[in-house]
Amino acid sequence: MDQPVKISIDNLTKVFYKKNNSVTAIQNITLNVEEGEFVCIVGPSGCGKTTLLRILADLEQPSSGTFSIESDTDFRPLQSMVFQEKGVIPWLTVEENVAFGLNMRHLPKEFVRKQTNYYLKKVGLTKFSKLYPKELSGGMKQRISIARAFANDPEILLMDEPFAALDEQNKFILQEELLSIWSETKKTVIFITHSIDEALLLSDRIVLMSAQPGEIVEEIKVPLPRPRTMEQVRANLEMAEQFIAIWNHLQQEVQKSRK
Ligand SMILES: Nc1ncnc2c1ncn2[C@@H]1O[C@H](COP(=O)(O)OP(=O)(O)OP(=O)(O)O)[C@@H](O)[C@H]1O
Repeated sequence: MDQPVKISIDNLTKVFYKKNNSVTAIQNITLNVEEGEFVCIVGPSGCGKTTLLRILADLEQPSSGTFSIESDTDFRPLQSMVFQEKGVIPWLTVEENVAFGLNMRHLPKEFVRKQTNYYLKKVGLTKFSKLYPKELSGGMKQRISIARAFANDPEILLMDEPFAALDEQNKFILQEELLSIWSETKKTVIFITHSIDEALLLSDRIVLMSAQPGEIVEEIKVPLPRPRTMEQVRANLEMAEQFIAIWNHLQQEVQKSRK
């Protein structure tokens, strides 16, 4: 791709201190993500993926190392995050949830309305806009989170297993919706997943992490041209080989972490 670097991560390490011991969640993570690139991070449970994302979201301080997110305007927020669950505010309607970040920035009402309606439509929630989250399915709630994240128009998007709690069918639909919005906006995305299929479908590049302490052990460029569908990912021989290589890596790391 050879786009300018958007996210620059330099030697990040995070150690959590508990009473009598400490856990090194991530160790010496160095990674550059290009403008408009979609990077998936895959690694065994507990290898520090969420910790890395929380540091990039400024929700956690690193023990050492630095990172930077390129921005040439003060207008946009640096990052928006989409979580696996509980990303919606229960006492706000669907449209108020989507507009939340924009309203927090006191943007003009007409702009907020247009931006909110645009992304509600993109995720198919227009006719549910006046409902409250408790009236919606899990897939619809994740659509709200995705619409809100894109409506915020941040410099980068950080997504922590946003589809992990969904059934297969909903997952496929939301993955394709996400790809469609992303290809329009060309946001820089870091996306955590346990699903190899999902990583192969979504990513320009897959970053594989080791078992704890999480280090980057390999980076895989996904060669399948876009637009992609899950059918293409499943039918492509090269993708099948990549799947097995990543699967083997994960198996080895899980074994290591159990020793
Ligand atoms: N606030 C915290 N205090 C203490 N330890 C923590 C804290 N947050 C994370 N850890 C520890 O850091 C390690 C990495 O956790 P993290 O949630 O980042 O991993 P993960 O790769 O996202 O896991 P999973 O794939 O299971 O979601 C774990 O051992 C976890 O117990």
